[in-house]
Amino acid sequence: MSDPLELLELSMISNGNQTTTTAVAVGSTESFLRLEQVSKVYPTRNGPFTVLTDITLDVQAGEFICVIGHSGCGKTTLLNMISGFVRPTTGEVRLKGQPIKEPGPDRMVVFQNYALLPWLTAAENVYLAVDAVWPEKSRPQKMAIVREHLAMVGLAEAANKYPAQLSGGMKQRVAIARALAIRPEILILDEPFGALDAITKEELQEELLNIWQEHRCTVLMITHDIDEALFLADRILMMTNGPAAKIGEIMTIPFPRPRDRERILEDPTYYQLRNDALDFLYRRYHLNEDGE
Ligand SMILES: Nc1ncnc2c1ncn2[C@@H]1O[C@H](COP(=O)(O)OP(=O)(O)OP(=O)(O)O)[C@@H](O)[C@H]1O
Repeated sequence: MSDPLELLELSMISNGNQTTTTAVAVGSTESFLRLEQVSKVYPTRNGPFTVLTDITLDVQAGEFICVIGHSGCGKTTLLNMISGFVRPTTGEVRLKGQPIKEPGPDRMVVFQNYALLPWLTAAENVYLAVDAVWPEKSRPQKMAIVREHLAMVGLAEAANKYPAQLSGGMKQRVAIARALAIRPEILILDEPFGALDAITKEELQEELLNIWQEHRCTVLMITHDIDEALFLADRILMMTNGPAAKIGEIMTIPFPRPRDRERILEDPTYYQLRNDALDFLYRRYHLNEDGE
């Protein structure tokens, strides 16, 4: 068998004053991210509880994937196995051919509740992450990265504000800036806009798409909002109900990029896809009032 290192090629991606070195599999058929026959079983007082079963998925570098499914079906568990917070019970999750065994700075997570440190300003929250990943950089270099990423999410003016002085949308922008500042290869978003009002949510969706378009990291995002998934995603994973949930269907979203919300809303395909997703969730995998 050939040495896996022989299959790796180093590619230098230069972006302003930052250069990232990425190992790319050459001549390998393995996709960027692969989940192979993954299951997750939690031990509980009532015996083993199978959350997910038989999950096989290939994700290409730079793809934008949304995950939808009823509450409790295992969406967070699925993404936690990619972030490395949770290990699969069986099967394997591989990033560029290497098994994911723990969290790492190549995979950043943004949560619904922002998870900012309240005693630090917006800039300090971002700085903390930058400092953890690049301790060898000088303070001015790290501050430049912080400023660049706060500006990217439109928060240059709010750098010295504390989380309590920021709106929900602004806090989520800081959390996104913090995640992107360390240049992850995969951005994992767990219902990031779920707590925001409709207008802020649409603004942030558009900002996220612009940033993704520019940086082309791979995005995996959980959402309960079908319209959000249709606007953002290349593919939508539709999960069946738990226990033992699976990927029921994968919907490919054909709208060209950059996406224009108004044009999408005029496209009859949008309503067809929307109806298909609603049919999947509310007819084929309907949850009754007991959540079963
Ligand atoms: N550590 C654990 N031990 C036992 N059961 C767990 C554990 N973590 C999650 N679960 C269970 O696994 C199931 C899936 O949880 P998960 O949070 O992944 O679902 P979800 O689809 O993200 O839900 P929601 O949409 O409500 O956030 C739930 O029934 C949950 O109670």
